[in-house]
Amino acid sequence: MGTNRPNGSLYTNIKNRIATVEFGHPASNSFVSELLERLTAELNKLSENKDVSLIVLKSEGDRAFCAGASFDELVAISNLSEGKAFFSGFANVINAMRTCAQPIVGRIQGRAVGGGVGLVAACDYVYATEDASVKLSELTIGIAPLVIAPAVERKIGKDGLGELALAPTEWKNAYWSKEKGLFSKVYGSINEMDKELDIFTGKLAAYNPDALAEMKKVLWEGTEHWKKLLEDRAEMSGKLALSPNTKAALEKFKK
Ligand SMILES: CC(C)(COP(=O)([O-])OP(=O)([O-])OC[C@H]1O[C@@H](n2cnc3c(N)ncnc32)[C@H](O)[C@@H]1OP(=O)([O-])[O-])[C@@H](O)C(=O)NCCC(=O)NCCSC(=O)C[C@@](C)(O)CC(=O)[O-]
Repeated sequence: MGTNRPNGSLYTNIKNRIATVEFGHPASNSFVSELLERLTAELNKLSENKDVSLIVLKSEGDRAFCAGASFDELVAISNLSEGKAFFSGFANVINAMRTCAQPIVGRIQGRAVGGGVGLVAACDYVYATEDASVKLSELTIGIAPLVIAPAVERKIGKDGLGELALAPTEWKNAYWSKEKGLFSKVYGSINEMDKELDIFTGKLAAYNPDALAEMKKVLWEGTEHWKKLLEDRAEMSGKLALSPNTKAALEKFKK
């Protein structure tokens, strides 16, 4: 059973030097601002924890991994500063994943959309199931995947980013993501994935933590300018979210 809390849930369990961070939201694990803030704070805290070698990022349930930005919050944006603040939540999470001292392994049990694809792309290694299709739906709601674009592009290149972003109604299956480099491994079921993930993370967490931390830095070399870049993108997305197109597209989600 997933959480029914409107602001979502976030739990961390630390065992054998592996921190497993699980987020959840009743609306298909979408992100409201508060949950984005909590995830950012948690990753920043874990980054300082010398007893943690590795982070596993997962979400609740056996359906969608993440539905991206909360439509309820998107539709409520009424000015530029609210828009920038909301999308900065995604910028901050991606920057926290990028700068976090430990490698992050993603556990993707189902579909990921919009900002959810950004989170997957910001993981350092990704375990997924065959149900983990991805889609960048942003154009259909009058915005664009601007904040998450650098993370997605870093994994699958500009062409892959274009293939996703310019076909916003098209799901790409898990094998497409594997071929492009978004996923590292794909399994037929959640059980199978979890079994292999346990073995993989157990081995990884036993290696020299300093070596893992140095490798993490190397993997993200060249992204030092992302703090400002993603903040600028958050402002651009915030501006787009004010457009009549977005308001009209999201009207049906108004509660
Ligand atoms: C995720 C699946 C595949 C699950 O598909 P499913 O498992 O079949 O579930 P569902 O579609 O029945 O959804 C379950 C419930 O979650 C709700 N729901 C679903 N998504 C959201 C959402 N985002 N915000 C708020 N509510 C959402 C949905 O409306 C429904 O509510 P109910 O009818 O039960 O009351 C499907 O629900 C889906 O495709 N959702 C649309 C997700 C989407 O388009 N997200 C894009 C968000 S925009 C974004 O992230 C912008 C960003 C950050 O990238 C911008 C940038 O980078 O600059």
